[in-house]
Amino acid sequence: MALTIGLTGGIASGKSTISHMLKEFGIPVVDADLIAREVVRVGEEAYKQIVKEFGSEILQENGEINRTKLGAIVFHHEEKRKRLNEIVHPAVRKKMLEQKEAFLRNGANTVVLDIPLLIESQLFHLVDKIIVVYVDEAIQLERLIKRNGLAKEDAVARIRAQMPLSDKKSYADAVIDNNGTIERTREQLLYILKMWNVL
Ligand SMILES: CC(C)(COP(=O)(O)OP(=O)(O)OC[C@H]1O[C@@H](n2cnc3c(N)ncnc32)[C@H](O)[C@@H]1O)[C@@H](O)C(=O)NCCC(=O)NCCS
Ligand SMILES: Nc1ncnc2c1ncn2[C@@H]1O[C@H](COP(=O)(O)OP(=O)(O)OP(=O)(O)O)[C@@H](O)[C@H]1O
Repeated sequence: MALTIGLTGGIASGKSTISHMLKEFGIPVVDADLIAREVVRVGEEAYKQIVKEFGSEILQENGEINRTKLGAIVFHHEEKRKRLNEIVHPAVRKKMLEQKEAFLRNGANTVVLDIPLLIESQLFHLVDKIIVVYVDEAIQLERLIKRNGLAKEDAVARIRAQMPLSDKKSYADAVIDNNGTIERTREQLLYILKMWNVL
């Protein structure tokens, strides 16, 4: 029986870092953030709905969505964020499942779905096991500010748009503590994969 692992956590908690390690181990990863970018390309159905909902002010000159502008709106207004989610998430889910099926058809025994909002969106039925990547909020904030060059208040707004990581832990089959070094994180990942007979 194939195993589907949900990889989740908070913004800048280290999911991409762990996805990268999983790929190095030869385990396929379906990336919800990447798909969420694909389904809002110019001309796609979700793109049209976003322009209708948020207006052409959120577009760049070349017609693409200005993600900084849209982010500034939705991470400060819950209702608008919900509306964006309603537009984008169904298309993301459909494509994620298509990619997962393609990996299984090609012989994969394990597929990882990297979904930041797995728990908020209650997508438990899509996965067999859940890994939560945990960091303390101070470190999360520091890494987010550094990586995205955000002002502190914008970084805090992004973190607040998600369920606190301390709450997410209780939904996990395994937790990776990513407060320490990358090497320490890799060791924890290996331990979990061996425990689940993936490696
Ligand atoms: C608001 C947008 C335009 C901001 O784009 P930007 O390039 O700045 O960020 P990016 O897409 O790389 O997301 C970075 C992280 O933000 C967090 N995040 C993104 N969208 C959301 C959301 N709707 N609610 C809470 N957190 C979110 C996730 O942790 C994600 O990993 C973009 O995130 C978006 O379209 N979001 C809606 C789709 C979505 O929910 N994506 C997340 C996974 S499906
Ligand atoms: N153990 C670590 N030590 C130091 N820096 C780290 C560690 N893990 C991740 N980082 C850095 O923290 C930032 C966030 O990590 P990463 O991009 O993996 O998080 P993410 O959960 O995928 O974020 P997002 O949800 O925003 O896509 C990156 O700049 C990454 O290089």
